[in-house]
This record gives sequence, structure tokens and C-alpha cells, in this order.
Amino acid sequence: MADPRPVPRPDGSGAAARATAARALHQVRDRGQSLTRVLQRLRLPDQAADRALVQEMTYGALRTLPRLEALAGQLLHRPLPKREAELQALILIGLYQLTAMKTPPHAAVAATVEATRQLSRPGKAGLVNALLRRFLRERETLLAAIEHDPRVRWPVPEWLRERLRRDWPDDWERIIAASDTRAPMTLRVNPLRGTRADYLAELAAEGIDAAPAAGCPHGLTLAHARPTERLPGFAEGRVSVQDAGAQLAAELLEATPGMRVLDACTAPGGKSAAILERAGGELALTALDVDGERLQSVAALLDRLGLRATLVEADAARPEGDWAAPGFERILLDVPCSATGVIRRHPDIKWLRRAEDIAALCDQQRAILEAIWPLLAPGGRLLYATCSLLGDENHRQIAAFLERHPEVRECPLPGAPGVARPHGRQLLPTSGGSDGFYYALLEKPAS
Ligand SMILES: C[S@@+](CC[C@H](N)C(=O)[O-])C[C@H]1O[C@@H](n2cnc3c(N)ncnc32)[C@H](O)[C@@H]1O
Repeated sequence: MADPRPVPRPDGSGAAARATAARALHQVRDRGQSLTRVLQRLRLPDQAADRALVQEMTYGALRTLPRLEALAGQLLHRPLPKREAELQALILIGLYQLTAMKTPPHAAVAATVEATRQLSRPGKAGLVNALLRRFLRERETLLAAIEHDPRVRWPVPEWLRERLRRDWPDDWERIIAASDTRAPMTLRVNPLRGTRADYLAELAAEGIDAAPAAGCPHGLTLAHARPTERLPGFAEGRVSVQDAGAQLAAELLEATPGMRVLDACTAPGGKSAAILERAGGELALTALDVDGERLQSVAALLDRLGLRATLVEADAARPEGDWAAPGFERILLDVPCSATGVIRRHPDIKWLRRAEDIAALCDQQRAILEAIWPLLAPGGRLLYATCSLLGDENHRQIAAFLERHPEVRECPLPGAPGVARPHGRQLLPTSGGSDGFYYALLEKPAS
């Protein structure tokens, strides 16, 4: 199978980037690790361009995994043994470059072949070279053979496809397609440190193309994503990165200065910060999370933005202690969920989530909602939020809650973006638009 033609040796950094991408893909695909965590842990290349390449290859390969696996299946006479899972991941990274990236094919092949050395598999260089060159020779035939494979047409696990089809009979294909696109980079301007109009003008003066984000008074979308270090005033807390759909939470909650507010699932803190900014920082905000490590990022975020809240590490499903005194006028419940609405930003979710996780998440959501509701003041409002697209976590969860608590009033959300559901509203991920969020606003009777 080895191709006898010599392979040009690329410079080492390109090969290192491919090897790192293969390691990361292997950790996600075969070990069930989250891509964000893997990329934080792995030693990434020194050069920014190589780090961006690792990012592009890993995110891209996870988006189109079934296509790459189906191609590798055609190219390999028999599957590689389990102990070669990292090499298999390298082959997938190689195929991703040849199917989806603009890298000249000979350079992509050479750097991927060279990466076998970095993975301590120099004896497999011939195999990788032969496979990738065969793909280039037989590209049209190989791609045509998998075109109608349902896993390739709708690159999500079958259980998720079926659930999306059931919940979104008219939109499921569009949703899956949009979930495979790259999400835009949206910012939220901190109104305590300047206006959106001024920030847009400053960006324009620096040649950074941006436009106001629809439906977000403080939001703007960049034409091209860039590292936060290269955003004016980022370190000084003038802007934060936050999806337009996530920014909507603060608008729907309408917490005004002086209110006592609870964010019961706060980390990493984006919505807490938006709620505080919208009220000029003049809120008594309790920001709670069960995960102490994640709470540290909330502290760092509020610090950067010049905002204050009482941070509490506690389980929202068991309110006890000082923080749990009833009488909150506003509560945000951004509950743990399947995150099926943010697959664009975290394509690993598609492969890490299991069908059986959903029922367990629904139980958790119900427990948190039931436990937190008594803390709401009479006449107060609770915004239930998820970044899920699944009815069980969203409108059916709220329908069941309303059935158990007939005194609760559901507030209409007129003018809010998204699609009306039997209860609440759903933002769908769309090309160039926001992530997939769900919101329902509930009010306690005044007496
Ligand atoms: C969807 S994230 C919240 C995102 C956050 N609101 C933001 O906009 O940045 C859900 C959070 O809920 C937390 N969480 C999960 N179970 C919890 C519980 N029982 N009590 C409190 N927090 C919990 C998780 O640690 C996670 O940080």
C-alpha cells in the first residue's frame, strides 16, 4: 500500500500542528473529553498561526466527522486496531484538510505524513502518505460513494437527529445544517464604560469591520473573529464576548437598579455580567454555582468589568444558608442542559452527549426549578433559560411546571426574537445569527 514517491519534508511547525490536532481529536473521539478542556491541557504550538491551525482542524474535523470516517473506511482495507486510535485521528485530520481547507494538497499531505514522527509512529508514514494520495487521485468517486449516507448528510448522532425531527418537523434539516456552520463573534459593550456607537466608531477607525447585533441594545457582531487581546479596551472591561441570543437574557429579565436578584447557575458569568451592566451595576446580585472552579472565572470576569456580586458556591437544588432567604425580585435559572443549541461553537457536544443524558438533565432541571421557585418574591419574575433545542428540556419542562403550579403566570414575550413554542420562545441557530437558546418568563402572583 505504501506509495514509493518521496514526500517533501515540510517545516516542523506545520507537522506539529497536525500532530497536536490529531491528539486533540483522539482525546475527544475516543476518550470522551471536552475539546475546550483538551485544548487547554495540550501543549499548543508556539506560533499563533499554528495554534489557529490546530483550532481550525479540530473544530472542523468534529463538525464533519462522519464524512471523514466514511472516507477513511473506504481507504483502509481493514480498520486500524484500537491501539492506533491516534494514528486514525491523524488520518481524519489529513482528510479534513483535503476536503475542507484551502491548504495546497501537497503541503497538507507532506505535513500530515511528517506528523507521524511527532506521534512516534514514523513507521506509519508510508501508510498515511498512500491513503491521502489515493484520496486525491480518487476524490470524486470516493465522495460520490458516501453522498447519500444519512450519517454524512446529517452529521449528528441518530438519536439526536430523531429528536430534532420530532421537535422541529419543518426545520430539523436546516437546524442541523446551521449547527455545522461557524458562529459569528458577537460582543457586548459594557455601558458603564462607553456606548456601543462610540465603540463601533473606534473599531471602524482601526479598520475592524463590525455592525450592531439585531435585538441586542449593547451587542455588535464582528465580520471576522479575532483574539480578545486584539480588541480595543478588552482588558479594561469595555467589552465582553457573548452570543446575541445569550445577551437577550438580561433584556427579558428586566432587572432594574435596587432589585434583589439571583442568578442560580451563573458560571462562567456572562449573563450575570449582562444583568449587572444593564442595571448600571446597581443590583444586589447573588451569583450561585455548584462548581467552585467555574465560579473563579465569574470572579475574574466581574473584576475585569468593574462589577460586584455576591458569589456563592452551592447547589441550587438544595437552597439553604444565608443566600437562600426568600424575596428575590428577579431570578435567572440558566439550567444545565444538553447544549444542543450551541453545537456551532462546541461541535464536540454532538459526539459527547448520549441519548440517556437527556432524561437525567430534565430531572436536574425540574429539581432546580422546584427548589428555587419558593425563593421568588410575590410579584417577582423568574426567567428559565437553556441553550437546548429539545422540547423536553424547554417547553415541556415548563408545561409540567405550570401544571404542578397553576397559580403561576407565564409572561408573554412579545417582540422577542425566535419562534413561539407552546410555552416560551426558542431561538434557533441560523447561519450568521445567534445560538439556539430557549426562554420562558414566569411570574409569581403578588399575593
Ligand atoms: C448553562 S451553564 C450557565 C451559563 C451562565 N449562566 C452564563 O451565561 O455564563 C450552567 C451552569 O450551571 C451550573 N450548575 C449545574 N448544576 C447546578 C446546581 N445544582 N446548582 C447550581 N449550579 C449548577 C454549572 O456548573 C454551570 O456552570
